Amino acid sequence: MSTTGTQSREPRTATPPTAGAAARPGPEVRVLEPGELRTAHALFGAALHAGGPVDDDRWAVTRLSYAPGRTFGVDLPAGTLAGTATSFGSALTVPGGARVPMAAVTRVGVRADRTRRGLLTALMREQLSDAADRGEVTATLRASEARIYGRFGYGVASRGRNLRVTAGARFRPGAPAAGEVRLVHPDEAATLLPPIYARILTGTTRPGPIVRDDGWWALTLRRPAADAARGIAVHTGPDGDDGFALWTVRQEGTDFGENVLELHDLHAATPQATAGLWRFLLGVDLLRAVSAHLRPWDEPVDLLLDDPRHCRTTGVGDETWLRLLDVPAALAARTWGESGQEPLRIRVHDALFPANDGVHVIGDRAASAIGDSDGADPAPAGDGPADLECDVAGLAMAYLGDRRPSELVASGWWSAHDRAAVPRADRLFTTSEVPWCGTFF
Ligand SMILES: CC(=O)SCCNC(=O)CCNC(=O)[C@H](O)C(C)(C)COP(=O)(O)OP(=O)(O)OC[C@H]1O[C@@H](n2cnc3c(N)ncnc32)[C@H](O)[C@@H]1OP(=O)(O)O
Repeated sequence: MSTTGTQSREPRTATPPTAGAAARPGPEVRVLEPGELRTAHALFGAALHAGGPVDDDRWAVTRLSYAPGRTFGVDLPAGTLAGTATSFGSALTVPGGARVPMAAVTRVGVRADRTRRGLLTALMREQLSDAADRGEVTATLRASEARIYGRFGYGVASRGRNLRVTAGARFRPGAPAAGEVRLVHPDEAATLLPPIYARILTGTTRPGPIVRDDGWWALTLRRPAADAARGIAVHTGPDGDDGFALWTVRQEGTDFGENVLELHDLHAATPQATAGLWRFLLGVDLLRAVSAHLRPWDEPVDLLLDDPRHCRTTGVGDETWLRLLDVPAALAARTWGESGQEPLRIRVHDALFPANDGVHVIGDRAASAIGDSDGADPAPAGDGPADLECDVAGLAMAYLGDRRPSELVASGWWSAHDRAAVPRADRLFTTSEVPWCGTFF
């Protein structure tokens, strides 16, 4: 249990640009009308080299994933769209299992002939302010490049590993073997998978998973092109359907059997369902391997196998980029490890949201003198000395438990004014499960 405190609370609105920037006329950001979303989508597709305009069938589904009133645009003087960014409302699971409102940021793009003129900066500022005004405590995204979003206060808060597992690899005799797996058609999956995912989300204690909205599911299961070479399987355990996997197959050679099953989505409520789904996938005929992108560090695929070397980690990568919009609310929402005798005082810098800027206090029940033990009415911490100091992106890197404060101090992301506070911070921020989201958007 924890208590958190913070100094003065101010309205959670992004600060205006710096004096120098304010002197220049900044790009004007506006909310796009529904009739403009297709153009915005084509702009994003072109910026990402992922194709431009989509056909009518595809747009009929894709438009469902644009949440009303949440797509921003910047125009050229002639009125042509030059940049865009959107988001949908979701919720992020934080350590301890609570979920906080979250903006799921996606489809950010600026026309190639208008980059490096501050369009993204204007879009991000507007989008973050809008999300904060909606009461969203966090924003998260997946970054196309690692150098884009740190300047807006985003930090990497979960990572994953890429796997390549030899098809047909034998399972250890002791590996879980209960339950049944069945193939399902995409139409059936559209009804089956959302409630299974919701059930898994409700039961999870892992930090990082998010709520998937209807638009996300529509885009995943209903777009026409996605039907090609697609497989979907559901696992059933003693309490009913408790896991699913979704994949495509690509050819790696010219002969039968030279195929790789690319796993796109696998969520399971129990270790038995995880093992059952992997057992099924690795047993599919005419495959060389199963490959998977950004799976959780602690998914025990190698531990299930008779020969663990059949499971190779082929890469690691950043998954969740997290922006804490309301630091006091975020700190109050998660649980903490034991601090020992003393609470921890962290000075956080946030150039965009002044209400986050200041000293925040994190303690456990033993430190109740710092504030209300439910965290409902934390005592102000004042502007006194801090044990540790970081910017809001650095805080995000530790918030879900991905990085230990000691790693962040050692690498210069955080500063330690009191060395003894570093192991205390490690104990406080630690989580029992590795953070991982598992939803791409
Ligand atoms: C969540 C998602 O959707 S991820 C997908 C993001 N989109 C893409 O990758 C598509 C291709 N890229 C683009 O569309 C654009 O280049 C964007 C959106 C990444 C950047 O847009 P821009 O309008 O050029 O950004 P802007 O001019 O506001 O740049 C702000 C600062 O970030 C820097 N920056 C912007 N993009 C990059 C980059 N890709 N790499 C390094 N630095 C960058 C700029 O140099 C600038 O720095 P400065 O303030 O020190 O001068």
